[in-house]
This record gives sequence, structure tokens and C-alpha cells, in this order.
Amino acid sequence: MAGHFIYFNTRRRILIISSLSVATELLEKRSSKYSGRPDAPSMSLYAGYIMCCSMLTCPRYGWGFTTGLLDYTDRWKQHRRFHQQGFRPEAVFNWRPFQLQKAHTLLVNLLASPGHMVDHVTTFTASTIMAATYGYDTLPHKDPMLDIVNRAIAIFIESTSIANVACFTIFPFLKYLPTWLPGLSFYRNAPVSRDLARKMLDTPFEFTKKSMADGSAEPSLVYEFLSRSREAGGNGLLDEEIVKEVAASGLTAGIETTSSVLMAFFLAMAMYPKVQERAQAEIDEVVGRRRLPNFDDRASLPYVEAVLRAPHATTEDDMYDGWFIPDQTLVIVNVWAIGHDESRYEDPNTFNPSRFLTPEGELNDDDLHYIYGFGRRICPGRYLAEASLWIAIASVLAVFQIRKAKNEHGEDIEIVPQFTRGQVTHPAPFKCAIVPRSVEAEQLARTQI
Ligand code: HEM
Repeated sequence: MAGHFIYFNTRRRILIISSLSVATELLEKRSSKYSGRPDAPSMSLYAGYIMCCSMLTCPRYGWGFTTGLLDYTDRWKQHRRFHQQGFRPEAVFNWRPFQLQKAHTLLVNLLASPGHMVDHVTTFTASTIMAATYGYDTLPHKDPMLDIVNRAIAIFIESTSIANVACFTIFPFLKYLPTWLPGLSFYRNAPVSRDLARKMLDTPFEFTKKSMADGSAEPSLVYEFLSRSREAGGNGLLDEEIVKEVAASGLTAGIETTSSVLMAFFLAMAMYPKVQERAQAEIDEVVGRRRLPNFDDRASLPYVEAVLRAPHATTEDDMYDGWFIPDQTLVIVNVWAIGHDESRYEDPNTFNPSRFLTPEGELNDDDLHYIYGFGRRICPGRYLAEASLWIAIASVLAVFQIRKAKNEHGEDIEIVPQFTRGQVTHPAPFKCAIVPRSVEAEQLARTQI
């Protein structure tokens, strides 16, 4: 162990980095060496984002195509080029009107059934990504396309939980046993998962192709790539398969992560009413109560912005600070530790947006970029995610009060924050009350769509 990193040299070489400067030095400045993915079952951890990646397990469940699981190969580079084009800041800018509209749908859904906050949040994040990717406008409830995507993600997450993958990693012979044996039921999910993954790759893609053929296609990532490929005389099937893979990778990487942050926002607001009041006071002062916030208000709402802020396998040997880091070391960035580093953050366990403000009330330069990863593997969907999160948070704060739920005696039900385990962590179910701030706020929300 050396200061901010721990190195295990067991059967699998593992390096855990808990310092921003070490992560930046290794994963950004020496990014060419640290952009691979491990060649054996392994886990890479991020706080709030735990991705369990297994080169053996994921293809079995039909998920070997996703960008995040591809090794540092030409195919991965092709994926990245597509992501870069589709989700670069200028391209994402064009999605703002749509994100605003979907944030308003979120408000109306919350008014109708606040108890289904988790479903509404997932519909919101999925609908923005589906629109940007396929030009597909999801229904507010029970959308058939979204149903395929959600089922594909759910069965994959359930089947490849860390416990299950660890089981296969430690006892690889299990995969030769009959799947009817007790305890191996999750393994029976593999063909179902493969089937759903295939549907997830094909169905929305075919939707875009069909709408291009009948002239009704909305602009989208898939639309743009297919048009360009046709203009350039692309070689059909191969190109189409890559576009399908890239598009579905964005869906699978973006929905759970973005939804998880929004759920954590509701949790924090219920637990920290003073923070909520201060953010709402800022919105009332800057935006007023006669309209809802829009993206033009973002720069004038530093406190709301502050509320929003709250594995790499090496492909070559490397030396760092006198330490030798061999090829094929699994590198894990412990984002939780970086976010709880007391030398950076005073009282790090408290939800305190003010830590991102200067004494003058301006935003400081800590933009938490590290939550999106480092170097060549950095999250390509971060601009889309940030914009979706901001507009959802600002809109919800303008319209709702989020409070602890009450029991039958009218007392607050205390919230003990807990997070699920799995490939993407999110707050464990908790009760909260989501009620309009006023009759006017409710009417304002209803008149937007
Ligand atoms: C709050 C939301 C999000 C968070 C916290 C998040 C975080 C991350 C992190 C930590 C990584 C791994 C980076 C690394 O290996 O160093 C990643 C990868 C990725 N993310 Fe995101 N992400 C979010 C939303 C999105 C969205 C909306 C999309 C697409 C629309 C997306 C697409 C991807 C893809 C394709 C990868 C794989 C990149 C690669 O391996 O080259 N993410 N994300």
C-alpha cells in the first residue's frame, strides 16, 4: 500500500486508487496504458456506479457488444468515434427543447402518482436517451419499446449480480453443470437475456430505419449515422451492426446511472429540507413563480447547480511513484473515497451543496468530473446526462416540496439512506412525500404539456 493506492498481488493483480491526483496521473496522463478491459471475470467499482464486467459472463447473457465491456480494440475505437459525434456538447445542445418537454412530463407524472417516483424518473431518463439515440418519442407510461429495454436491463442486472459473477469467477466449473440444479436458476436466464438483448439491439433501430423510409424520421444519432453511411456508400450489414451496438450501449449505460442520481436527489431533498428551501428561494428569486425554469436560467442558479454536483485494466506495464504496475492489472478507481477525502471536503458525509460555492456564492471549480471516469474511457454520455439531470432537478424544485413521509400518527418516517448493491447502485426504496408547493405551482406544471 502506498498513500492513496493499494496494490494486491494475488491470483488477480488489482490496483485500487483512492486519490484524484493518482487517478488523473495514471488514467488521464497515461491513458494509453490504462484503457483496456480485463480479460477475465472481474469487477470495476465506482461510487454510485458499480459495473460488474466479465468477459466470460456478459457475452453469455448477450451483452458482449456494449462499449463499456469492449477491450481497447479497433472496434472500441469505432464505438467511441460514434459516441463522440452523437453526444458531443454541440449535438447534445440540440436536445434541450426535448429534455425540457420530458422534464414537464415528469412533473405531470409526479402530480398524478407521486408514489411511483422511481418509475417516473426512469421513464424521464430513458425517454431523453431514446429520443437522442433513435428519434423515438416514448409514451408517458408503459411504452412497449422501453419495456423491452427495461426488461433486458433488469434480467441482465439480476443474473449478473456481483454475487453471481463472483460465484462463476471462483468456481468456473459451475458453467458445465446442469442449470436445473438448485442455486443455478439465474444461469437459466442466459437464453432469455440473450433474446432480449438482441431485441434491444434490433427493435428501436428498425423503428428509425422504418421512419427514415416513410419520411417521418426525427433527427437522432442512428438517423445521422445511417444517412452518413449511405452517402459514403457504407458496406451495409457491418455498419448497421456497429450502429446498433453503439446505440444500445448508450441506452444501457445511460438509463440506470442517470436515474440513480435523480433518485438520490429525491432522497437528499427529503433528508435536507434547508438545502431544498435555499434552492427553491434561489429559483423564486431568479425565475419567479409565473414560469418554470429553462436552460437559459442555468448560469444564474449557482446553488441549484451546487445541489446537482453532490476499472481500468492496464494494457502495458507501468511505473508510478517507484511502484511497478504489471500488464493486465485490474485498476479500480474508488470514486467514493475521492468524494469523501477529508483533505478536499470538510465533513464529507454531510450533504452540503455549499462546498461547491465560493464565499461570494459563485460556483467553485470542483465540477466533480471524476464521477464520469477518466482518460480514454471517460463517459461519452456525460453532457447529455448533465443536461437531463439539471432540467429535471430545477423543474422538480420549482414545483414540488419533497418531505419525509408521515406515519399514521402524523410523525415523520425517518429515512436511513441505503444503497442497493449491483452493477449500478441506486438508493434502496425509501418513503417520501412529493407534494406541490402551491396551487399555482401545480397549475403551472399542468399547463406545460
Ligand atoms: C449520471 C449519469 C452517468 C454517470 C454517473 C456515468 C458514469 C460513467 C462511468 C464512471 C463510466 C466508466 C468510465 C471509465 O471506464 O473510466 C461510464 C462509461 C460509459 N458511459 Fe456513462 N454515465 C452516465 C450517463 C451516461 C449516459 C446518459 C450515456 C449515453 C447516452 C452514457 C454512456 C456511457 C458509455 C457508452 C460508456 C462506456 C465508455 C467506454 O468504455 O469507452 N453514460 N459512464
